[in-house]
Amino acid sequence: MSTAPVKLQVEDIHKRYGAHEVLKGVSLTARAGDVISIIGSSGSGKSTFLRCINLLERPHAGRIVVAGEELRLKPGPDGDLQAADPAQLQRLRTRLAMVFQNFNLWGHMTVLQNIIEVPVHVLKVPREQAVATARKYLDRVGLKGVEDRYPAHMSGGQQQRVAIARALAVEPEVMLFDEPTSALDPELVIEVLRVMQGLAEEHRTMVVVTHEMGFAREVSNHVVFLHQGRIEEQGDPRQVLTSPRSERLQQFLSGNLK
Ligand SMILES: Nc1ncnc2c1ncn2[C@@H]1O[C@H](COP(=O)(O)OP(=O)(O)OP(=O)(O)O)[C@@H](O)[C@H]1O
Repeated sequence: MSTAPVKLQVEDIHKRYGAHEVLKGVSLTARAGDVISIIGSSGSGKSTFLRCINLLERPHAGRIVVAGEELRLKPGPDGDLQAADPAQLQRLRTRLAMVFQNFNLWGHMTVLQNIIEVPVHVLKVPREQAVATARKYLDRVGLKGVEDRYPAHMSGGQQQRVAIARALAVEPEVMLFDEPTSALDPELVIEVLRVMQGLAEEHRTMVVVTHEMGFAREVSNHVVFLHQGRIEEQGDPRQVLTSPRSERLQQFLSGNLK
């Protein structure tokens, strides 16, 4: 058992859309340096769970603690939880930088502006310093000299690497990845996975919703299999992915549960 500090603790998340309970009590603990892959068939609740962690979706029950600081929640008018203190939520979201399936870069901003926007305007980092950090992380993701380009003029793989640099630039406690390669043409997937593997080797703490079983097996140190809104099985990737205990995971891995 690792004794590294806990970076993220998510407890007993419940989420429903109308009468449909999509998450039925999902918990997860990420310690420093953990790379946790969340796998499961389409509709099992993976993305919803990830988005509940930073309140992009509002759960109706649960607890979220980021690097020892609990996100203060209160029931909203519709019964779902909302931030009791919007400023705290904004701050904690920067500790949980998210990389989205569709990159979510701001199209009207250059690459550099995309990366320095939050550091300068939210975190109040001096501009010069934010620019230097942006350049460092662009270099880190293998993109030098693209600062003045606009996202629309870049490939999907390059855009996703800019999105990763943008996430790194806030120096987050945990990086959340929501199917980061699903929108990419097959030949561009590998360049993004390589960057993510490098981040794992630097012992960054990452929670990754993914359909890439190779990544889950080779790069992560913990795999969570979600099925119909519950954790059906979890553990060491070598054990979970090569000798799954549950029948549903066996079916999923053999391609019968898409
Ligand atoms: N905004 C929404 N309104 C209503 N239902 C939703 C909404 N978002 C998601 N759902 C439903 O919640 C369930 C879980 O969806 P989610 O996107 O979390 O699954 P997933 O495991 O990430 O699937 P995939 O691998 O296809 O992305 C699905 O049944 C989906 O239809």
